[in-house]
Amino acid sequence: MLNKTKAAFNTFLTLGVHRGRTPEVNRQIFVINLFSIVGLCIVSALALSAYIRQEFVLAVVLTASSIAMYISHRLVEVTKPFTGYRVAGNFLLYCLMLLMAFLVVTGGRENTGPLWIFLVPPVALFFGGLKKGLRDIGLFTSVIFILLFLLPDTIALTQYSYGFKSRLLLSFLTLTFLAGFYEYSRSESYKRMKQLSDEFERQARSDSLTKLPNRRSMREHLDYEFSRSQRAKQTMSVMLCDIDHFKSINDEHGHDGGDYTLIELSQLFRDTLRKQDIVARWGGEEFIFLLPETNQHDAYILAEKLRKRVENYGFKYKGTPFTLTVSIGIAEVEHHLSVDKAISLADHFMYQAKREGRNKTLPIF
Ligand SMILES: Nc1nc2c(ncn2[C@@H]2O[C@H](COP(=O)(O)OP(=O)(O)OP(=O)(O)O)[C@@H](O)[C@H]2O)c(=O)[nH]1
Repeated sequence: MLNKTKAAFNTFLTLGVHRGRTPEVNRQIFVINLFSIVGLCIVSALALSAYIRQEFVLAVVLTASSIAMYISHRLVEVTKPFTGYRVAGNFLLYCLMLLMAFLVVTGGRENTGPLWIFLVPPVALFFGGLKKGLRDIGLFTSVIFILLFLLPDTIALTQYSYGFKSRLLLSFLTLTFLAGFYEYSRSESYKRMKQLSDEFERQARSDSLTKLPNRRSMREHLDYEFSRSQRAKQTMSVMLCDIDHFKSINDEHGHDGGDYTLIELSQLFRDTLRKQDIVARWGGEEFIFLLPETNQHDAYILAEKLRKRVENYGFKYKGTPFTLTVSIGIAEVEHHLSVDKAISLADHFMYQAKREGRNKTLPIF
């Protein structure tokens, strides 16, 4: 029984929360649901007590509000999948504001109704963010000001002293300022954290020297493209490319000269490839190419184009020109051949190209 209640409560709170959404949006949806259920319980209890005291107008308004809170919870799910939470948040906020205005006009129970208006600033800022939240609070403050100070006595359903009204508004504005400042600091820290986490994520996936995707990132691309090509029954190819005699570049131009060569070569590869092709740094002076929708014949044409461009490229480090060549191995990822097997095959051909004199692409198609 307890477990069932817990599960139902959990389902209520997580309605509309999806993995595909950002944590910020999921948190907002969670709070909308939490606010709906807490509001629903409190307002229903107040409605019941108003019925018992035979204050029927208040009881009906509170019942309507609790129904509105339940509707807002359902809106998270039934309106557009990715914007429904905004509709639900707005609906909930405007219903809350209407209820607060009603409590201010009527005084609620023993003229304590206006005390509830302090709920508005945190809810408005949380649901709408800083800008929209402040706009909504501004609108609400104007309405409350009119109701408290400008409504003719003949229409007002209750009376408050001038001191109470002015202090109520002043404390409401103070709370708005503090809640606004809190929301501002919270969203700034969230933005900063998001920037840092995106930066860490980018760094974890790219090679710090060449800025090409690293081995880990390439593995993900390979797995994704392999399953995509399997589904679409398309071919894809992989190529491994190793710089010839790279050790001698390091020996002649120093380690920095070697690094310059790797950076320059990476740019040359990037400039030569089509948009959907991916090149990554696979190891020291070894690069891997992923060529979606490309058979081994087309891969060979591309490999030769790359090889010739490298051979004819004018490398120059600290004023000293030098030339460079690469050896390339190709393998088509056939349906019965796993990506790992294709990479081993490409590796095998690349070393064969080295043995056969370097500056070569194998196999020849
Ligand atoms: N500057 C620099 N050198 C690197 C980097 N990673 C690997 N190397 C160097 O690459 C060289 C690779 O040497 P070898 O494995 O003997 O291969 P090679 O000289 O290219 O000869 P072949 O592959 O047989 O043509 C070594 O000197 C490594 O120190 C790097 O990030 N920067």
